[in-house]
Amino acid sequence: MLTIKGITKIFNEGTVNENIALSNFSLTLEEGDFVTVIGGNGAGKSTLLNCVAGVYGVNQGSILIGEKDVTKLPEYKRADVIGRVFQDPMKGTAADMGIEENLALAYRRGKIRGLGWGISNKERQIYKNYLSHLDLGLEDRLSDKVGLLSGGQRQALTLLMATLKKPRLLLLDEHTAALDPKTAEKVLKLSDQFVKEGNLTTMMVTHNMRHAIEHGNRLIMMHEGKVILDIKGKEKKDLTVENLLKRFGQASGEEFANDRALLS
Ligand SMILES: Nc1ncnc2c1ncn2[C@@H]1O[C@H](COP(=O)(O)OP(=O)(O)OP(=O)(O)O)[C@@H](O)[C@H]1O
Repeated sequence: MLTIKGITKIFNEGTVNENIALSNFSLTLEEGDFVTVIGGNGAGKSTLLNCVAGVYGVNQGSILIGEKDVTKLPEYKRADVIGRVFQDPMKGTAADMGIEENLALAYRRGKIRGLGWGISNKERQIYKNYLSHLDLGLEDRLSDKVGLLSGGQRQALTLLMATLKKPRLLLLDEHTAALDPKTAEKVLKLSDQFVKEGNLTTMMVTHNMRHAIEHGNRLIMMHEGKVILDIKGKEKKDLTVENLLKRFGQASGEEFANDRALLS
């Protein structure tokens, strides 16, 4: 479903600030794979998601979604097959628009532009039904502005919007990092549910090692723009944070350095 072949991303190439963020990076995900991505400070996790989403072009290598080579496609042309949820709950939804209007934008993606035709009662019913899955009472607040919602409610709504049209690829970019622990667990549970129901191919960057171990069917650890650990199946289920840190040390020859990971 996702084939990343030998991509290299260099920032400020040819200057004193040259920085190789991804170095001949390869990864293949099968349909329905849910991979968690962890790594130390500056390992290249965000750059990887940005390259896959088309925010950044790559210097070398190729990216295929399904059979389609998207390497040269700009972000907006990949957007119809990619759903993305960011760390910042303010991104991904329009604060000044109502909950139902936000959902309508996501629901009509790729069909008609804008909301010129209003929202029919039939559509409203569909949105209520979707929202009831979040179990946050939002189905009774359809016309409330999204800006009134809490960070967790907003992130749950963003998640729903990102998965509504069954994207071929779901990118979760530290999407629970700004939430309190209880809300983060709730949004993670919803993420698992949506991924499972839609059999969505998913990449989740997290700085929380426990989350990386407990979610998904595969875990990769990055270091200096490369994959240094790739753990699947039973081996992943048996992982502990302690064991993961030890394996990082063995694979990289360094101590794990990610301030946020070690604090969480
Ligand atoms: N827009 C940019 N311009 C220049 N350098 C960048 C840019 N974005 C990232 N980098 C550099 O690329 C490297 C990888 O950064 P990236 O943000 O992908 O790491 P990360 O694994 O997400 O780190 P963290 O966990 O600290 O957020 C770092 O050295 C970073 O300074």
